[in-house]
Amino acid sequence: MSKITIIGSGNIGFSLAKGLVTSGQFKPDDITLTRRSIAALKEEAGLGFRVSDNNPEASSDADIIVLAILPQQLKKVMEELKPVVQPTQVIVSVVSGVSCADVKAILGQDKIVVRAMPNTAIAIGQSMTCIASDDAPGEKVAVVERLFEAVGSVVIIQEDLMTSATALCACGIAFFLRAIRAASQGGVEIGFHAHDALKMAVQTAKGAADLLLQTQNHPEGEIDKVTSPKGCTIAGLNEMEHYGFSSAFIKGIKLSAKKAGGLYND
Ligand SMILES: NC(=O)C1=CN([C@@H]2O[C@H](COP(=O)(O)OP(=O)(O)OC[C@H]3O[C@@H](n4cnc5c(N)ncnc54)[C@H](OP(=O)(O)O)[C@@H]3O)[C@@H](O)[C@H]2O)C=CC1
Ligand SMILES: O=C(O)[C@@H]1CCC=N1
Repeated sequence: MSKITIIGSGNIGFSLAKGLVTSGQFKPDDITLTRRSIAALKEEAGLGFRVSDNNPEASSDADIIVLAILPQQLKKVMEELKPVVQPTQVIVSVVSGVSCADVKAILGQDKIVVRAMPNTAIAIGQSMTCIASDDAPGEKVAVVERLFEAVGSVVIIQEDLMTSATALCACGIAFFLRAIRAASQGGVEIGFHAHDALKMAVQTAKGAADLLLQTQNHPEGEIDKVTSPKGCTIAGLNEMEHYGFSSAFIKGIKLSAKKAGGLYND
């Protein structure tokens, strides 16, 4: 069993840790989580994870080091790690807008760096994770691929598409969550209590996603099956489009991708 150290046990770092344990791939004891203060790691320690406020010490014997701090916090952390990181260790960066070359520029050209862009559904093994490396595909990328396959789906992409993957998949989960929230609010307006409306919206969204996953059909093909002629679905859909539904989604994704690319030097 490998040892993994997650530098920055915040929203995505801790979600990854939880997902890896739930998958059975790691025991809490195999995972070290760091933050700047040990007191902030009380919940994690209570679950059996190793915790540390000392990044170099926590990383020295890890097989895999995951960088999960904010882009603006990364340079300082990499300077701390530089003296201890070895070419045998795999460095996985989930940090948005920071290239493998940026990481190697500080940690050293001989280091193995793989970028991964998961989303928070990783905590329940349902992430969509994109992976990229500037090295030729090899055993180390395969190690990272297997790591993330245990906690969701994986697509290997070219590194220059990583900021696009950030917007579509990592930010994307928030966009779909907001869409579900909006549907539930609509449900309340037409007569349901909030709790029931949310449950109905969530299961309807899950059904839509599963339909596409299981049939591999195009969304418009499935939409055509719902829109009875002169019916209420097409009336609602067209009203949403008149108010810019698809356009708003596309514009949001484009702006997120633009922003994701510039976070390192923000
Ligand atoms: N949230 C998401 O869904 C996703 C985020 N990402 C990327 O992951 C990274 C983290 O994002 P997110 O989890 O949202 O951010 P958070 O702020 O939730 O997590 C960052 C964590 O890093 C810790 N931290 C900060 N400085 C240090 C340090 N010097 N040493 C150790 N730990 C430190 C913080 O804790 P403390 O302040 O207590 O030290 C905090 O817990 C970002 O680069 C983001 O782009 C990628 C995909 C999805
Ligand atoms: O909002 C952010 O910047 C991070 C990156 C992707 C998801 N959360």
